[in-house]
Amino acid sequence: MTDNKVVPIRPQVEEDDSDEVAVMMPETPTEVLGAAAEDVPLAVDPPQGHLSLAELTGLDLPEHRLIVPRWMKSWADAKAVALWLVRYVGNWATFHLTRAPLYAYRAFLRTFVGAGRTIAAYWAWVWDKQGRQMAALAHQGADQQAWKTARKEWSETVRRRLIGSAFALLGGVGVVVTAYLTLPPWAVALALVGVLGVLVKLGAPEDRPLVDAYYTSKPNETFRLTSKMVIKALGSLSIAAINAAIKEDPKDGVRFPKPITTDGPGFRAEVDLPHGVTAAQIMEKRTELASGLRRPLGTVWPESDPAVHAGRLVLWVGNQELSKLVKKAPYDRSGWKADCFGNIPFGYDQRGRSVSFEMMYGNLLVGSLPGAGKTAAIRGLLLALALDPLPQLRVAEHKGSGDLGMFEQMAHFYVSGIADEDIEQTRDQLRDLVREVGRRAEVVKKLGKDGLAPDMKVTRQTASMRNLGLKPIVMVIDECHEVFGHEDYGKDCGRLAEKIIKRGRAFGVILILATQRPDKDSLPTGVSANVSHRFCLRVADQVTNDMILGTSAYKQGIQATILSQRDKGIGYLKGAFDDAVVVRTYYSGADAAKRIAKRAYDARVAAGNITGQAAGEEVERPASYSLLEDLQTIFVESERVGMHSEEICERLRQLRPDAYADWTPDTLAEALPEGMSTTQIKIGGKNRRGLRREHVLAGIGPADGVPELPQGPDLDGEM
Ligand SMILES: Nc1ncnc2c1ncn2[C@@H]1O[C@H](COP(=O)(O)OP(=O)(O)OP(=O)(O)O)[C@@H](O)[C@H]1O
Repeated sequence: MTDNKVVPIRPQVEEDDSDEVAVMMPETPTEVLGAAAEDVPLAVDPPQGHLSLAELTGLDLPEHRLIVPRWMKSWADAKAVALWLVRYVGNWATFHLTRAPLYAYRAFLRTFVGAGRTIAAYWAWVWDKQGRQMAALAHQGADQQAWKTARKEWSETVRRRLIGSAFALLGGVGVVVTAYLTLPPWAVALALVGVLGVLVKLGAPEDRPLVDAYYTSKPNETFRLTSKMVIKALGSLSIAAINAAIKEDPKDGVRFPKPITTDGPGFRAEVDLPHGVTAAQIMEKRTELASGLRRPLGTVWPESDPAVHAGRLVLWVGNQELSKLVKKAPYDRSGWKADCFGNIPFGYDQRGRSVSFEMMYGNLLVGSLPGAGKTAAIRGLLLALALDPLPQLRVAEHKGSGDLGMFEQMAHFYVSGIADEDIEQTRDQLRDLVREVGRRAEVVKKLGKDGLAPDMKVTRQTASMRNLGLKPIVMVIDECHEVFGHEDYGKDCGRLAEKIIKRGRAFGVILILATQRPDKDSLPTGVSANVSHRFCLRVADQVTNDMILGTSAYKQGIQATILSQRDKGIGYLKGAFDDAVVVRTYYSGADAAKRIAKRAYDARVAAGNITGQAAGEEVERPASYSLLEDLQTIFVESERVGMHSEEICERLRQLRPDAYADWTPDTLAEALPEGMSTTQIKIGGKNRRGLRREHVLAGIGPADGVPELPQGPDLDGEM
């Protein structure tokens, strides 16, 4: 406890019923102690292993051990231990078996060395090396008498030993021959192995054992986060207010409102920064913080807790980097089923906790530098969603790599490529979706009146009623900058996508967009500003970071710029939860993805939910007509000054029955060209939304410079 920081605190045990994001403090005597006495000083630093009596009392007492090991109390733990043992022994045996020939070769050589060393030692004994040396010394001292005595003794000894050796040799040979003739072969073999074993042992170099050392892995990390480390690291960030506070009060300049605890595979420290310093300031300096802590960058994750105050820092420091933590996607398990209206698994956080979120009432924008893991991220989401047979999938992959090719078999629409006609197809789909959103708005309005659409939203219940045509539609556009930045279709696509993003989600129509070029020209601000969910993998600069994660994200410390090339699939997810979270996406390699997609396809076939292109139907290509021209036609032909939207739809239907078959006033409002919008018009005493002739002929909206006609008498008249 030498470096433990002690502050008066009242620890709170966090309550969180979600096991996905809950951060529970371990139940240690520290908590019990803290809960009992409000202002009792409490150790902030985590105990090393179990909290010992010595730590509690401050006395130098021996550590206690658990009476019953933890694995003996839990079946799951016992199973885990048994499994580990089996794996360990299996690995150990395989390791040594593969090296057995090498061991045999080493033993063979060592037998000779051992035999040589034995003979040499024996020979030295027979020739009484010591006696000879004494005789030599006496000779050097010119003491004739002593020399004579020593020499005599030496020759006597050698003579005795030679005779003894001769007898021993004879006796030895006799014993060996008798044993060979009388003992069973196994005993002879055993004796031989024993002798060889002794020779191998005697022939071994001191620093090289016969068998190689076996390690299961890198030795366990001995890292332990302490308050001293945290204070030192914070003090190295060149933040004047922190340095001043630490200087003034080295112990309490930085306060720890809760003890540092182990939290998953790492440590969690909560810190109250000095007044005026925000957690965001620390998050901005994550790299320096990691250096101050002497930890790899990928293990250091500072977060804020704005619910408490802006100066509350939650610092989590892991045992290993997130880029080394690999977890299998839950949907890669046969039998796993999705509910597209529920939480969709996306990945896992630094602590290895799974991160899933509700996709259905939101739109997602994914952005990063090339190769950081965008396609993999959306592929994972789409795989999970596809395992629910209900949603219709539309896939526009404008990289042209076929990375999302496994969805072609079940997608209502699928295109892969960057040719103009590929982009045009995507534009047509967006048009179709805008029209579909308008139609659904009417259906949901009616359902709302019947009490079937609470919150005026499509629900699983209404989406499952086939006659309503409200099945969720998920459209993915990978490399969407190819679409929005297209010379001919870009502007139109941006406008259409914005409409879908703004209105579609409540009606079960959502977009998932991925781009490696999130600049103004390639990603219209109307799109980037209105998406609800954002996932930003590694990016190069602050501007790109904020284009994807939203204005000021960088300033708030949500900085995907700090991610390195090794951090594949790791990014900040914003919008799914109150705070942005770090996520590493689930990654299924090409084969696994194909396997999962096949399962999704089979489920869809069984549910009779293969439609559109996948069912061999022709892609619906809207006829090449212009709504504006059609509107101008009906106004010119009818010579009306103004018309309500209902009448306009009716006249449009008469003009082009196929194209406008199910158009409603909402569809019309959605589909109007940019700059045009419906306005209140009084006709026949009824005040409703509609269009005025002069606006239509000019192709502009009411606010675009054409003076409003006086409201006065209604417009129910021809010109
Ligand atoms: N979650 C992940 N875990 C492990 N590796 C991943 C993960 N996500 C992506 N990768 C690796 O990164 C590589 C690139 O991923 P991906 O193709 O998704 O990147 P991208 O951002 O879409 O690239 P581009 O911009 O060129 O289209 C993948 O081939 C894979 O090896």
